[in-house]
Amino acid sequence: MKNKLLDGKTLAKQIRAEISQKCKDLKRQAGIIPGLAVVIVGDDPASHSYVRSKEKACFEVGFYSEVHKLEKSITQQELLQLIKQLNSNPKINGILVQLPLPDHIDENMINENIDPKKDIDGFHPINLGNLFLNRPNFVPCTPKGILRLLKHYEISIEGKNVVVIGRSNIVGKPTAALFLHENATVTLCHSKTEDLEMYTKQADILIVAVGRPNFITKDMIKEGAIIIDAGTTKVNNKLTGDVDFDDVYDKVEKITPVPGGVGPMTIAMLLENTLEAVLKK
Ligand SMILES: Nc1nc(=O)c2c([nH]1)NC[C@@H]1CN(c3ccc(C(=O)N[C@@H](CCC(=O)O)C(=O)O)cc3)C=[N+]21
Ligand SMILES: [Mg+2]
Repeated sequence: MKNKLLDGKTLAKQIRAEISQKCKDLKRQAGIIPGLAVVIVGDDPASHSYVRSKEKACFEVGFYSEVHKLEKSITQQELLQLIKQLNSNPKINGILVQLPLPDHIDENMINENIDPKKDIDGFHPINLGNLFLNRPNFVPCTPKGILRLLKHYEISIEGKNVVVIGRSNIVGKPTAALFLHENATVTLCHSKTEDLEMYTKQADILIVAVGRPNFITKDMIKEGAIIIDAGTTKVNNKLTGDVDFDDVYDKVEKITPVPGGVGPMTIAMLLENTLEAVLKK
C-alpha cells in the first residue's frame, strides 16, 4: 500500500543535522555559539513538555539555551523586565515566550517588547507586518515548517485551493499569508464560518489548526486532498490532532501524522530561525 505520510519527524531530523553542522562551523570559524532563551509562565504540563523538547533540540544541535520558568503570579512588569535583560544579553540570539500566557498578561505587549532581531517566533508586529508585505524577516515556526514539509515532498502549491482553518496570530493568519505568497488561492476559515464543509470540500490542501480533536472527518474533504494537521491537544496525556486520521486516510493523497508531522517541523524551524538570528546580528 502507498505510504501517504508527510513524515515531519524524519525531515526535521535531517534539518537538525544540517543545523548542527552549521553550528560547528560557526563555532570553529567565528567562535560563535547560537543562544536561545525560552520563557515559560505557569505550570501547564503540555507547555512544559513542549519547552523540554525545545531544550533538548537546542542541546543536540550545540546551541546554548536557557529556560526561564516563572510563577503564574508574576506581574507583567516583571516579565517585561526579564525580556529587557534578554534583549541586551549578548549570549542570547533568540527569545521565545511560550504561549499561552496567563490572562493578566497582555501577549501583544510582550511580543512588542521583544527585540525584533531576536524575535525567532516572528510574532513582533514589525515581523508579522513584513511577512504580510512579502519581505519576511522571521517567519513563524509552524507556518514555515508546514511550507518546508510540502516543498520537501514536491507538492505544488501555485494556483491550488489552500483552505486554512483557524485564525490565530501564531498559526492561521501567518500560514494564510505565506501560502498566498506561494500563489495559492487561500481561504481562511474560523469558528464563525458558515457552511465550513463547502470550503473544506474544495480544498486541494487543507491546513487545520483549531485545537479540536478529530474535528475533520472523511465527509468534509475532497478525494485526493493533502491534509496538514497542526492540532496539538493533549487528550489523556496523548498528543491528538484536529483530523480524524483513520477516518480520512483512504481518501487523502498525503497527510501529516500527529505526532510526527507538524510538531517536529515547528521545532526544527525554531532552531533554523535562531541560527538566522545569529547571522542577522
Ligand atoms: N511562543 C510560542 N511558540 C511556539 O512555537 C509555540 C507556543 N508558543 N506555544 C505552544 C505551541 C505548540 N508548539 C509545539 C511545538 C512542538 C510540538 C512537538 O514537538 N510535537 C511532537 C510530539 C510532542 C508530544 O508528544 O508531546 C510531535 O508532534 O510529534 C508540539 C507543539 C509550539 N508552540
Ligand atoms: Mg478560531
